[in-house]
Amino acid sequence: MKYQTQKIALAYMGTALGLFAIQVLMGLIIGWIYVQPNFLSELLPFNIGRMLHTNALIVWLILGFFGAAYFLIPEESEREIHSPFLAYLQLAILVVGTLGAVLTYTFNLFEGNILLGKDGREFLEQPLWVKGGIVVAALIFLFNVSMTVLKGRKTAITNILLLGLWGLALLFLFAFYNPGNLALDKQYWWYVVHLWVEGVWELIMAAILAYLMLKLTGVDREVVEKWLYVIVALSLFSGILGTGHHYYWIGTPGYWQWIGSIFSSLEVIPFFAMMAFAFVMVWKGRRDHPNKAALLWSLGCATLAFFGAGVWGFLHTLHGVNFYTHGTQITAAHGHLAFFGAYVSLNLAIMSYAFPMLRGRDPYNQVLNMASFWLMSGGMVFMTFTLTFAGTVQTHLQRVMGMAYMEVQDQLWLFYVMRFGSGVAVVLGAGLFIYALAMPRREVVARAVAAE
Ligand code: HEM
Ligand code: HEM
Ligand SMILES: [Fe+2]
Repeated sequence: MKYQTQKIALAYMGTALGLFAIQVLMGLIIGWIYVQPNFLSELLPFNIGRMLHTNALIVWLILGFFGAAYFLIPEESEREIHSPFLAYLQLAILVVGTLGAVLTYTFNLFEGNILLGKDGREFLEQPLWVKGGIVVAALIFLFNVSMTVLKGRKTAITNILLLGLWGLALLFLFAFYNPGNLALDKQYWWYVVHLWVEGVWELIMAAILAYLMLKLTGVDREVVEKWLYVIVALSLFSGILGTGHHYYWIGTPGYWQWIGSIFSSLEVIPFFAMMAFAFVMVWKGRRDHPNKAALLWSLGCATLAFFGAGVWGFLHTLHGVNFYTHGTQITAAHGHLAFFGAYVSLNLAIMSYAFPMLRGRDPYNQVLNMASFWLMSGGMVFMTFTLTFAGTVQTHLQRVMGMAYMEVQDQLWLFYVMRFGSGVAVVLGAGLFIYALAMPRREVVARAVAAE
């Protein structure tokens, strides 16, 4: 670690990992409700558990991005973070907001109150005051890192990362716009939900992957930068109009069916380019970096993102197909592998790289970390398959044969049992990952004891 303020990243990444644990545990609970529908129906109804699962996911991923930024920006811009105090203040605001949201959801506080109660829109359920806190925290962050970058060395990596993070914060402002007309509400809702994961978050992903490739493979910066610009251009070219793949059935004009189908099909290309980029860098690179686990997560990220977002996204993105699959388990299959491949793995990759340095612990539990990669990724891939089969059966019975929703759900029970099983593997993998980063290596401990 070259710069003292990189330490800020530790607080962000640690908090993110705590929420990650809560997120997957909550997944397990709602996954069990699918198997045994009355489970916890009084204490923690499905809708509340689902909200905690998806919101914890989004919040920890963003905390991870902030952590990654605080870690890599000092190195890239060759100076300390402008204000460590503001960085910790920002984290405190986010933690208070998160706790507020969790308490409001769990106990269903202030129901119907516009300022204090929860907002009913998926992913954006946070009470208004929490949304306000998020904006304040984002402004503090943007000020802090932009000041650092402006005063220091400017690189393509920091420029793209900042562009992505500015985009993330500005697009979140659409969460405040909630028109009464349902079609309009949905139209703007997707500005946040789609333009995040299929727009500006891709820039963050490309920048962090580029940084990891630079460090882990020792390829020339000019080569990394050329790829980076191409990937960013491809992402924005396809992803912005690709929003149309959510406008097929919400009451928007018919031309969206064509715009959405064509441009969202093109969205596969940047994800393919990111995978090609990662493998070509490893192939061309001369450096044999000792942190193999960070490399494994980076390659896994690029590959699973291509399959989860690219292949599983394309599967249901043409309007002729989406007419049948819309809102079925096919969507859930895609949502899980896309989020896991692209953004969960990305965070775990940069954490695997940064943690040993931040904690001054090299070598660390690298083999356990790699085992956690296979356990977690294997679990998520299996889950994706079970949900895809469930979705195929569901689409046929419900949308082609016209069977009733609940009748079809009875037919899917076995798939939900298997989904739960794969979820157990994911949770064990997550626990192993956290253990591998948080605990010192056995041999190191043994040597220290022997030396006493
Ligand atoms: C990392 C990038 C991506 C992530 C994290 C992601 C995640 C998601 C999630 C969570 C949903 C469900 C939203 C909801 O209705 O609540 C969704 C829907 C959808 N995604 Fe993606 N996605 C990504 C990329 C893509 C790509 C590249 C494509 C197309 C090639 C795509 C096609 C779709 C389609 C068509 C739907 C609507 C499904 C329906 O009608 O029910 N996604 N995505
Ligand atoms: C890091 C891993 C995980 C990620 C990234 C993730 C992501 C998501 C996302 C994005 C959704 C919303 C899906 C949509 O709208 O289509 C969701 C819902 C859900 N997840 Fe996960 N999840 C993860 C782990 C788990 C685990 C371990 C389980 C346990 C079985 C699980 C069970 C569920 C269930 C039951 C739902 C609700 C689906 C529905 O409403 O039908 N998830 N998850
Ligand atoms: Fe989308």
